[in-house]
Formats: sequence, C-alpha cells, structure tokens
Amino acid sequence: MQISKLFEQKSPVLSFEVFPPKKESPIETIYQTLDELHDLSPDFISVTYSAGGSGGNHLTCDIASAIKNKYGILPIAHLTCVSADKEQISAELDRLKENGVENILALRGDINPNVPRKYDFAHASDLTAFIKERGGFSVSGACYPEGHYESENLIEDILHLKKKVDAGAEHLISQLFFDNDLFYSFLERARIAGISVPIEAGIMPVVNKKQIERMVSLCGASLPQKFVKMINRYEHNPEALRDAGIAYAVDQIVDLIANGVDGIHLYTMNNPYIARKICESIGALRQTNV
Ligand SMILES: NC(=O)C1=CN([C@@H]2O[C@H](COP(=O)(O)OP(=O)(O)OC[C@H]3O[C@@H](n4cnc5c(N)ncnc54)[C@H](O)[C@@H]3O)[C@@H](O)[C@H]2O)C=CC1
Ligand SMILES: Nc1nc(=O)c2c([nH]1)NC[C@@H]1CN(c3ccc(C(=O)N[C@@H](CCC(=O)O)C(=O)O)cc3)CN21
Repeated sequence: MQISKLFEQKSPVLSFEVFPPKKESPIETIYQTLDELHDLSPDFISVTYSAGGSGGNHLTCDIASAIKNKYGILPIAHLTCVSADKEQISAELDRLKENGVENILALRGDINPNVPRKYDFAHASDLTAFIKERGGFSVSGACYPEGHYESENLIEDILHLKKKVDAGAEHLISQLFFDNDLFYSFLERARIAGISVPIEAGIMPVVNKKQIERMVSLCGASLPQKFVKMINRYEHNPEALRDAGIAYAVDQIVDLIANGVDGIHLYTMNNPYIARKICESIGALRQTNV
C-alpha cells in the first residue's frame, strides 16, 4: 500500500520503528520483538538502516520483508546514501523490490568519520529524486522540529525540506522531541512553506539516562525543565524512570492527538513492553477514521 493512501484512510496513524539487532546478536531477537509489536496492530513499522551512522544495514531488507510477508504489516525500509554510490543504491532498491518492500524512508544518514563517505548523493532530496525517477516506490522523508543541526537557521531548514517534498517525499517523520510546542511551531512553518504532505510526530519514550544522553548527542533535541527534573529525580531508580518516561510520552501523545496530528511514530527501541504500555494508555484515542 502507498503510504499516502494510509493517511487518507486513518487519523491518527500509529507507527513503530525498530532497528536491526547488532551483528553479534542472533536475528531471532528481532522476531521476538516483532511478535509482540504485531499484537499492538501498528499501521506500519519502519526499520532503520545504519542508525546513528553505525554502518549496520545488513538486515534492514530482510526484516522489512518479514514485517510484510510474515506479520502482514506494512513495512518502511530506511535507506541512507551518505556512504553509498548509485550502483549500491540501485542494488539495494532491486533487493527491496524483489522482497515486495514498496516504501522507503530516504535519508542522507549520519556522518561517521570511521565510515568512508561517498558523494553521488549530497542530500536526502537527491536520493528521493533518484528513487522516484527509477519508479516503483513510495518515498518518505525525515524532518526536524528544532531544525537540523547542520542548518544555518529554521527558515533554511524548511526550504530544504520543501525541496525534499518537491523531489517526491509523500510523507514525513519527525525527529524526536520532548516539547510539543516546538513541533506545533514547526508544523506552522512547514504549512506556510507549502508543505502539505502528512507529518508524523516522532516520539521516543525514554527509559534510561544513558539512552537519553546518546539520543541528545545524536539528535540534538532540547530538554524542557519538567523532563530534566523527571530524569534527575529517578535516574537511580530504573523502574520509576521507566514508568515516568512512559507517562511523559503518553502525555505528549494525548496532546498531539488533541491537536489533530496526522500520526504518531513511536521509536520503540525494540522494547515491546514500553510500546504495549503506551498503546494500552491511548487505546480509545486510536479509533477515529477519516
Ligand atoms: N539511519 C536512520 O534510520 C535515520 C537517520 N536519521 C538521521 O537524520 C539526519 C539527516 O538525514 P536527512 O534528514 O535524511 O538529511 P537531509 O539531507 O534532508 O538534511 C541534512 C542537512 O542538509 C540540509 N539539506 C537538505 N537538503 C538540502 C539541499 N537540497 N541543499 C542544501 N542543503 C540541504 C538540511 O537542512 C540538513 O541540515 C541524519 O543525521 C540521518 O542519519 C534520521 C532518522 C532515521
Ligand atoms: N541523527 C539520527 N540518527 C538516527 O539514526 C536516528 C535519528 N537521528 N532519530 C530517530 C531515530 C532514532 N534511531 C536510533 C538511534 C540510536 C539507536 C541506537 O543507539 N542503537 C544501538 C542499540 C541501542 C540498544 O540496544 O538499546 C546500536 O548500537 O545500534 C538506534 C536507533 C534512528 N534514528
């Protein structure tokens, strides 16, 4: 199914994101995660590719294929181009097509000094245009409520985002954020700039302090006072921090849905317990059809 069709049929859409297990972990671990996520009936599941610039991309296509063919859920395969040339991207697209994966999140990718860079594609918009020219895929893109850290300012960032959409991105997933007002301001800028595709809000329930530190260094999300207070109060009490992190994410989601958001994209971090707790808390909020 084309991703834009999904947003015509449902509001709000609820989607999940998983990452492939590390090379040293058995592949079965992701299937245990997906068994549990499947029961929560997400509208689609996306699979990262070289998350954080890790270079770990060997399993993205296989996992996306299983999401479709084993679990009957719509998959989106992430694809980054920062370390790939046209031939490598073409080969990856062929493999996705052979496996029946029709939706791609086209990304530039994180720059990792330990992984050689290639220059066939400078930006995600170049990859998007390349995929659309070849045909056969629906393309989604990433967007940044607080601006991407490499952008000079928020206006420049929105103009770049408009280029991505004009190149063929038909749906956007936001970087994670902890302050909904930043997301609403971003939405306003995007709509004024003429970006009319569905925009999903990326929500990450935080479950431990180390993970938050890693995410802040990777994503640059700003942390509101009440969030920092919560982390500091419970940093040595893992269960309390987990429950507080779930409650914080639910609070964000309830407010986003009340404000008519197109969709919620939950960064599950392969933790089905947390995804389940959140889904239980918002069960009746998901019942609205367009
Ligand atoms: N590996 C994964 O699964 C995921 C990775 N990410 C990360 O998000 C970050 C950025 O990725 P994307 O949003 O895909 O990159 P992007 O290419 O859209 O944007 C990267 C930077 O380039 C600028 N830019 C974009 N298009 C431009 C153009 N046409 N001309 C001039 N400047 C332009 C943007 O404003 C931004 O500062 C990366 O760090 C990426 O890895 C985000 C989500 C998932
Ligand atoms: N700049 C950036 N890069 C990304 O890859 C990215 C974003 N932002 N924002 C949204 C999501 C979050 N993603 C992430 C980020 C980090 C890990 C990560 O740290 N993975 C660890 C394992 C963590 C664990 O086992 O709990 C790894 O080593 O792969 C995974 C997905 C992918 N996405």
